[in-house]
Amino acid sequence: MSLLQLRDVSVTYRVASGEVPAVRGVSLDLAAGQALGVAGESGSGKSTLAMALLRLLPRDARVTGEILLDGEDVLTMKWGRLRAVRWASASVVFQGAQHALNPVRRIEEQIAEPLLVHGKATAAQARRRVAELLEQVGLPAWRGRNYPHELSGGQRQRVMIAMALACSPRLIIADEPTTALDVMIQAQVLTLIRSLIAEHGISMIMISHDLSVLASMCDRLAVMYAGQVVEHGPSREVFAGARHPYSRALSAAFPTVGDPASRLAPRGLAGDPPDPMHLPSGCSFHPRCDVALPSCASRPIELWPAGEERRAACVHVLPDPALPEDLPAGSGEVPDGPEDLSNGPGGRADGPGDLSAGPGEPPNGAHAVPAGAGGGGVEIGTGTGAGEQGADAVEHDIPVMRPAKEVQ
Ligand SMILES: Nc1ncnc2c1ncn2[C@@H]1O[C@H](COP(=O)(O)OP(=O)(O)OP(=O)(O)O)[C@@H](O)[C@H]1O
Repeated sequence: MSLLQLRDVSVTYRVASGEVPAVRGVSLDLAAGQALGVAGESGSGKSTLAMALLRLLPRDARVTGEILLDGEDVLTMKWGRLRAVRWASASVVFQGAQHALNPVRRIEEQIAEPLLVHGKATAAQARRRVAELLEQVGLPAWRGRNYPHELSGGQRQRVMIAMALACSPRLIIADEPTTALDVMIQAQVLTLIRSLIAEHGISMIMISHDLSVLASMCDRLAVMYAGQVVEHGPSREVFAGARHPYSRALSAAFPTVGDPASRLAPRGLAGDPPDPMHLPSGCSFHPRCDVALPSCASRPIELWPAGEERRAACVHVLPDPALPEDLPAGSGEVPDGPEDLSNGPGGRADGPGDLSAGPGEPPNGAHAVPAGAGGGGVEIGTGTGAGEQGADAVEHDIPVMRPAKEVQ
């Protein structure tokens, strides 16, 4: 069984002017020991999704769907159970450690706290474990006596990683763990994370806007656009042979690790991501898409098989993407066909056979329901019942998992 299963997860923020659908109908699986990278531009919903996994979102966020951690739904867990799961089963490395660490407490106290609160160690055992953890992340034990401001950004991020490892969790959620660091230090911290999760057999979800970093760190990639996953599959295939035009643009925007030539011609993506409160009709990406068909403006599309272990939400993965309205009058020709998407190694090569594994009937015209609509999930963050999400983040009887964004 998968360690983590997301089923139709949606997150909506309530704001004065209405509702912000930040995450829409995300379904993903993570196997034990596997690393999943979640990529997307700023505002695509990556951090919201990551924080939803442990109910770390503010009170104005409503989460629906299912988040099954070892088969148990995080969204319906009672507070006591959720408290046990945080740090011990799954922990978070936030971006910008200087904001996530408590500035007035010594490093050693902060690393020891989850161990003590979860009853995993006595005070003496915790001291030894802290020294061991500091060593594992490449810091001398005496650094434990320091306060956060006495460490560099890279050292603070190492401390965050030590904290995340303290209770030997099965899952680490790393939200842009190196964004605030300079390039050299980024590489060191990424190498450290990679070796630690491999050594301890820990699963990871890593969030980043940088597809090339994720491709080098993770087994699988999920690409998000406007709150939805638009493509997922094995890292190398998604990075080097994206099937969705947005994933393709995102991978082209970053140089390939180990390929100096790609640094010379990074390509950006024209236009801005949509405002989640005013999403375009049809495929959310169609206004920026250079291979959009006329019907894309009115045809929402869900993820379809786009290879053996890959799915993409684009009409061009369908065997016959065009609707009658896409055909020039009087011709049977399909304009802007699949060839337009095939300039990568994974181009549009798979035929209709790939669709046989797909859900329901394929296609053309399968006016897929926008994922995330409805979803019969559990409302979180209303201040009642088990899911008091906003309150979760401010309870102080355990070390607070503090998203940097909340305190900036
Ligand atoms: N507390 C909030 N209240 C209202 N809207 C929010 C809140 N937090 C995030 N949003 C909105 O939700 C959407 C997704 O934001 P999110 O931070 O999850 O994206 P992201 O992909 O992680 O971006 P970044 O890489 O910049 O962190 C954005 O439109 C954002 O403005």
